[in-house]
Amino acid sequence: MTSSSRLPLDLLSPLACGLDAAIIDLDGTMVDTLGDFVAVLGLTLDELGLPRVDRAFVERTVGKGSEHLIRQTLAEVGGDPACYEQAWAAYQRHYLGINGEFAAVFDGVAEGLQALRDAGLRLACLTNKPLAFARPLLAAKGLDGHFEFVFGGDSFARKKPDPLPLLETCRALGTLPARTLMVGDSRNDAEAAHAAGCPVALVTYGYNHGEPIRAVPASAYLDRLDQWRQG
Ligand SMILES: O=C(O)COP(=O)(O)O
Ligand SMILES: [Mg+2]
Repeated sequence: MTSSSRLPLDLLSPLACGLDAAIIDLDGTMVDTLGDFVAVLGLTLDELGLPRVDRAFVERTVGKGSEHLIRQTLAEVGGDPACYEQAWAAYQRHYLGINGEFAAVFDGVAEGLQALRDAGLRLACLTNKPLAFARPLLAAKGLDGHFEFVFGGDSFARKKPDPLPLLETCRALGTLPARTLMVGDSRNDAEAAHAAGCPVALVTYGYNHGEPIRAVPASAYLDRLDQWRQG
């Protein structure tokens, strides 16, 4: 990175030298989407005549893609696994209906993304969320302009924590994994990054399957995404 002097990256300074790009997770890292997930699952379960799940269940279950969330939700409420296709169709319809309505950008995200770009890093968004949900959400929250690429959980053959989506995102960016920082909120992001050979920074405010995030090995932990601006 040629312009790191413009960015007071105290926290990330060991990483900042030699970074060309950053890959940023969406749910729990940029946008607090828990309210959307709770609302959509509620509407889906109502339609199936099943009891609703609570917010704590959703918080510890999100992050591994919609298919996993729906299967775990059916199991949680004693729904027939054979209802999966019907649940998935209802979930998609409801998600596209409310996408972003019960979601908010975390404090410091827009500033943090701008700081990374000002430092000369190229940005891609990589989420396990289906691309058809991710793109409109980023646009609705005014974050889409920061990213050269946006990839979803259905963009590649496998999702995080598999390293494949990170390796493919590096390929799209034309950057080496060792010079591409993964910024995420969960063990999924960290495991994918470690396996791909990307350095990883984890935000401390997201969803990590009910586990403390600092127990997950990472190069840095950020209480806000613009923490590198504050030093
Ligand atoms: O599981 C999801 O749908 C979202 O996951 P993300 O944290 O990768 O954005
Ligand atoms: Mg996440």
